[in-house]
Amino acid sequence: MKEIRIGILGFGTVGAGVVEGIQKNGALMADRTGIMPIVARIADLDIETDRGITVPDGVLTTDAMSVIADENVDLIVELVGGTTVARTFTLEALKQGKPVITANKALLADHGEEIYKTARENNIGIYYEAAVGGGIPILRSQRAGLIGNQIESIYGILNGTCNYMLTRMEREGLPFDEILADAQALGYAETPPDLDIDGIDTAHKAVVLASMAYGAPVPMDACPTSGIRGLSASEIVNAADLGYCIKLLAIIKDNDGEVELSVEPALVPKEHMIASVSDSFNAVFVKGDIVGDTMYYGRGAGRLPTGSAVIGDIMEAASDKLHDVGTPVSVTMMLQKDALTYCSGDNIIKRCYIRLCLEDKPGSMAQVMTIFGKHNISIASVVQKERHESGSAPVVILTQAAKESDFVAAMTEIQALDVSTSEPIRMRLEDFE
Ligand SMILES: NC(=O)C1=CN([C@@H]2O[C@H](COP(=O)(O)OP(=O)(O)OC[C@H]3O[C@@H](n4cnc5c(N)ncnc54)[C@H](O)[C@@H]3O)[C@@H](O)[C@H]2O)C=CC1
Ligand SMILES: N[C@@H](CC=O)C(=O)O
Ligand code: NA
Repeated sequence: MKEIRIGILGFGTVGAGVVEGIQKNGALMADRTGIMPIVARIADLDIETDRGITVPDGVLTTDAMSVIADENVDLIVELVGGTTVARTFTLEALKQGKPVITANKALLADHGEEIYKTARENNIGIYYEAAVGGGIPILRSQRAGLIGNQIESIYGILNGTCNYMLTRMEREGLPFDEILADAQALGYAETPPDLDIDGIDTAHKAVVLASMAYGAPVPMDACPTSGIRGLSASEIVNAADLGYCIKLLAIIKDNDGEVELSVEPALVPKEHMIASVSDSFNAVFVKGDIVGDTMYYGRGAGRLPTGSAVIGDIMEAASDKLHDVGTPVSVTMMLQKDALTYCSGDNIIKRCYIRLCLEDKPGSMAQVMTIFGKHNISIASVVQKERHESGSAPVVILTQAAKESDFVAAMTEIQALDVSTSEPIRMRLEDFE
């Protein structure tokens, strides 16, 4: 039986989940692979807090660098989070020839190119399954099971916190802040949770998925991002009345060689499988040119689900190291090209949900419709709600597919109309066709 001696940096939610998982199933992993995982060292700035599991004396330290340098540690698991010390620890471990496993999507999104290149230069691996979709083996599916496919599109619910919050807002109509506090207590949310609710965490994951799908580092500014902050209960009710629910989606598509990439709240049909993905669950739909449609579903956050993905990477890294694989596919796939080209407003075609507030008087709607017509936007349905005491009435419009640039121009003109009494709301309507 071979042994792999693991150094863990960060003994928080995920770090403790990894140790718990190895304590529970380490012998099973050894039976299956012939490699026994041993947690040799754990570094955390706080080694006093009870993490709910016991580790042998001498394993814990506050000094992460000493764990990286320890010659009895074969590989490093980076679970401190953030992009400063995590970057330093990761690069240092790679330079010392130690494979790195990380769950840190922010680190990969901001410094991925430097990290993958350092791994390649040192002929070593970096593994990051937990960074996207938590416990779902989505990256392993992409780089193994789907390796023979051109990726046509990926749609993902990638943030457990937002999906949990949207689910409870829809089901229980509870206030945003109260539900966010619950998501934090359950260990789903980032620190600070703004990363979740402003869509940035989803964008971190989307750029990692897009890099792997299309073979080059993707900068964060290539991913227009909006989150669920400020999403009102009335939008959720309006969507439900029309047969839709609202999900925070990552959208990644190949549009004739250009990559369409965004993170945005979108209306999805209630009968589509993605609408039934609730609570902290994540789901990823991948369409390949050979395989067709595939779907992956599971827990996107939390101690043990995320720990499961990290453990999977530990065992793969151990096997690669013992078999002297060198630079693995998880590195080479991200560095096939220098850069990608991205779609702009003229070649992004989509449907939209639009909610306006119009003065309830003759001609208001006609002015709006004239603007849509002028910008080649065809209307699928219009519902005017009861007018408010103020004399204006909410109007909910679903459009047919049109160019993003035409939507932008039309919305600017509509907002400037005298009859438009508050800022219009516009969201993507995604019917996956
Ligand atoms: N919590 C979750 O469900 C998921 C988290 N992740 C990612 O996993 C990583 C870890 O997340 P959590 O475990 O939730 O965070 P956490 O905040 O619970 O744990 C981080 C731990 O690192 C320690 N730490 C910070 N700086 C350190 C340093 N310089 N040296 C040693 N220890 C240090 C902290 O004291 C803390 O105990 C993050 O990158 C996060 O984005 C990824 C998927 C899911
Ligand atoms: N904060 C993230 C944690 C997992 O990546 C989430 O809510 O999904
Ligand atoms: Na994953």
